[in-house]
Amino acid sequence: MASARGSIVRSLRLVGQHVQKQQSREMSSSSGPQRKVAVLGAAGGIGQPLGLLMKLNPLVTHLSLYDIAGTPGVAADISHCNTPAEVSGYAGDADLGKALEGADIVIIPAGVPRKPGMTRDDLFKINAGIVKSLCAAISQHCPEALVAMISNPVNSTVPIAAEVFKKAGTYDPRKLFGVTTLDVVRARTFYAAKKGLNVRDVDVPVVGGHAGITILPLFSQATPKKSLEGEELDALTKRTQDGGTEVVQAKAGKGSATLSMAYAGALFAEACLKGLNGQKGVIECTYVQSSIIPELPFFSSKVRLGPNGVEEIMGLGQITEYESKALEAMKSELASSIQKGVDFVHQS
Ligand SMILES: NC(=O)C1=CN([C@@H]2O[C@H](COP(=O)(O)OP(=O)(O)OC[C@H]3O[C@@H](n4cnc5c(N)ncnc54)[C@H](O)[C@@H]3O)[C@@H](O)[C@H]2O)C=CC1
Ligand SMILES: O=C([O-])CC(=O)C(=O)O
Repeated sequence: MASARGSIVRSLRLVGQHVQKQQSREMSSSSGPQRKVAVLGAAGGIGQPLGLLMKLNPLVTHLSLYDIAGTPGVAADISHCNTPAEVSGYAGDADLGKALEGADIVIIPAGVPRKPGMTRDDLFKINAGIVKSLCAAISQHCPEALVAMISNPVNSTVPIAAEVFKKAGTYDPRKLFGVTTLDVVRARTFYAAKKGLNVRDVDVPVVGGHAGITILPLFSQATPKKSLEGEELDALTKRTQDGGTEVVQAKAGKGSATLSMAYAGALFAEACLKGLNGQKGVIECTYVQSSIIPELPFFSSKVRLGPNGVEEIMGLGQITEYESKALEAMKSELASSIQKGVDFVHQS
């Protein structure tokens, strides 16, 4: 009895803490800047949980959910959550302009996902056209927005976006990002589990691109630092590179990572919002126009985010011989994926 009462008291205390946190979040949201976040592909496997997570984010004041169909239902559903962000749903081409108007950040998880046996590049045929038309609309309706690209193959869809923006005269390389946060999320999770660390304390930079060997976790720079070498290092590197395929196979034809991607996308969008709002010291790994590897015009590395998007692209730091070899090995694949994206815009 006494212990039952104790647990009820503990539960009530937790509810009280939750309400207090919610109130302080609402206060910070009503006193902070107005921020509109648009999600394109919002009725999909990633789009729905990502929309929900953005609705819970106190830095978001307006959430705009766009898809070719199904978004009014998703928006109605999410809008009932008692957090301050206003929610609107838009479906179909005719509504795309309204969905984008005034957006500070546009997150794009629109497009088809992989099935077992496919590579991310196999999605190019369909997703390249989708991304191209959405980016044309962005240059028309919210040319100043930060654009966070989730649609695969990210190694090519980001160069596609850049070329579309260049053609429209709206390209600002500081504002275009390939979302590679899921690679970081996975590297942190796998490293923490292997080394018996609290995952909340762990960080692992991941550089390169977002497909197979182009994903390079820099475990030599992981914190807290633990020894990792030989077969153990190989296995953890490979598991991070193949994390997407692990989920595709487990889902057995029902798509690819959606929930962990929504989580990762929400982390990245929050970092962008903090940067926009002038918070200092916001650093994320992301795939951006970069000159740190001269032959790779787009490359993921740590970048510092600020009010205009990318404020600083950080170098690779000290890398090991193992990592340097892996970097060499990815170069030709990443360079040709980038070129494929560029060519698509100029040839279509
Ligand atoms: N960057 C990353 O780390 C990750 C990327 N992805 C990629 O994200 C993309 C989406 O994956 P899921 O959400 O699982 O797919 P999904 O098929 O569940 O959802 C995609 C949504 O996009 C919508 N869509 C299609 N054409 C559109 C257009 N022109 N405008 C607006 N919306 C449009 C569809 O109606 C659908 O609701 C895939 O390309 C997938 O490979 C997935 C996981 C991780
Ligand atoms: O593997 C896929 O197709 C989806 C993806 O990009 C990931 O989960 O990292």
